[in-house]
Amino acid sequence: MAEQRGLSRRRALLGAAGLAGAGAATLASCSDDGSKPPAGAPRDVVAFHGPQQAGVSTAAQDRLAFAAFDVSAGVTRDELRDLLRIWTDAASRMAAGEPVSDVESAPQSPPRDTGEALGLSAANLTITFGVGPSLFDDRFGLSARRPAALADIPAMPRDELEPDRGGGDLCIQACADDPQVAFHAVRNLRRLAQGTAVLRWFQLGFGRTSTTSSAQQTPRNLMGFKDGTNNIKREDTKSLATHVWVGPDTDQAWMRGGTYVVTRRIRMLLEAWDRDFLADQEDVFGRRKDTGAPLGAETEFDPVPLAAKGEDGAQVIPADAHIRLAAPATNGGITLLRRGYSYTDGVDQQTGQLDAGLFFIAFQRDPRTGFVPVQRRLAQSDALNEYIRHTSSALFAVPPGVSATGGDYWARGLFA
Ligand SMILES: C=CC1=C(C)c2cc3[nH]c(cc4nc(cc5[nH]c(cc1n2)c(C)c5CCC(=O)O)C(CCC(=O)O)=C4C)c(C)c3C=C
Ligand SMILES: [Fe+2]
Repeated sequence: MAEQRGLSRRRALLGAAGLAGAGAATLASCSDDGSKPPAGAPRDVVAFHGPQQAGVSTAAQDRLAFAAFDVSAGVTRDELRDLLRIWTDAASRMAAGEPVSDVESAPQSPPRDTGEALGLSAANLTITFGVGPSLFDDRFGLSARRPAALADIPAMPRDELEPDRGGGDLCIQACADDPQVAFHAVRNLRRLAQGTAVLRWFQLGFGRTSTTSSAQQTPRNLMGFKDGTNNIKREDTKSLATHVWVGPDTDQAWMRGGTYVVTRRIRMLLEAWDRDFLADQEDVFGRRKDTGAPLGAETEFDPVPLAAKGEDGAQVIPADAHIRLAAPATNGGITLLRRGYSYTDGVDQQTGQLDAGLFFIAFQRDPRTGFVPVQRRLAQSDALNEYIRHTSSALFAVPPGVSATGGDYWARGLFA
């Protein structure tokens, strides 16, 4: 079928009624952490609308589908804005557990929703949207709107980045407790973008590697260690305000209340790791493998005894241990909200080894004073470096949340 470009085609995919905005009333009564909806609210639904986008400080779900898009050549600023309106409407519907359109499909045209999530619950789906530095070139007249914080992540020592897996004009992070629900969200947004934006890269993740709520148990990463212990929790609104949400001091008002996300695909050299002795593995992280307790402490959430020394006078937490080099206490207070996922993309055909690791995701109010200095330090001397390779990098500005009223849409302020 010849591809028709532009809004009229996407309106046809959605159906006119599908543009009306979904489930706002239902969602308005719903808790935004996906764990304790008020009585009578639909189960497994995380509120889409609100001052901040869901999928940042809301409870981390089990599955990830993360996609980056490039806007197609010749697309105008108005067409880009139309896409964001349509995406926002479709995302709000899917987050409510509804199909992308409530218009019945006609037998002689493609179904309006691809269908694989029909009958499934919303599975706490969150869909989070961001814009990359490349969107602010000369194509859309947005260059004066680029926040200083949206500066490309500089090259780091040891980087082995694959350009096709990084960067992008736009991003969609879909997280859910059902992989099919997360996949369905990205697939349908990609479909609605036909003629306006193309997929640049796509990463699936399984198994969260963080906790973002104190109600959650700490999960384990593919190296077998508890991951996410010392993360910002959503209950700690003071830390979120200080370290994650963009404040009034921003140079771009449209980003106030938003945040910035850095993604890194970090491959783990699991065959080498699995041959390493337990004591060495624990020295690499500075924590016990079984309990997650810091070395020199008793239980997982004990304070990390960075100053402790053994009888031999050596530091109990080694100088090159990951948690020493990443800790806010040794980085001038820099604190990230980590929300990453384990991934596997099968076998590396060149080596026959597993292509698996951590799809690292971190939110912060300014990457120049967040991820960048911490990663620079880790890249220089982290003991973990022997067992990992950074293979992709991307940065996106995540605008504030969308209001349920007034025809609001993702990044509306960017076009004001
Ligand atoms: C630039 C930031 C970070 C990268 C990149 C990173 C990669 C990475 N981390 C683990 C596993 C663990 N990380 C842990 C703690 C931890 N990591 C970072 C930052 C980066 N990690 C921070 C800020 C912290 C918290 C430090 C602290 O305050 O104590 C832990 C310990 C448990 C925890 O607190 O979460 C583990 C385990 C891997 C496997 C990895 C790359 C593949
Ligand atoms: Fe880490």
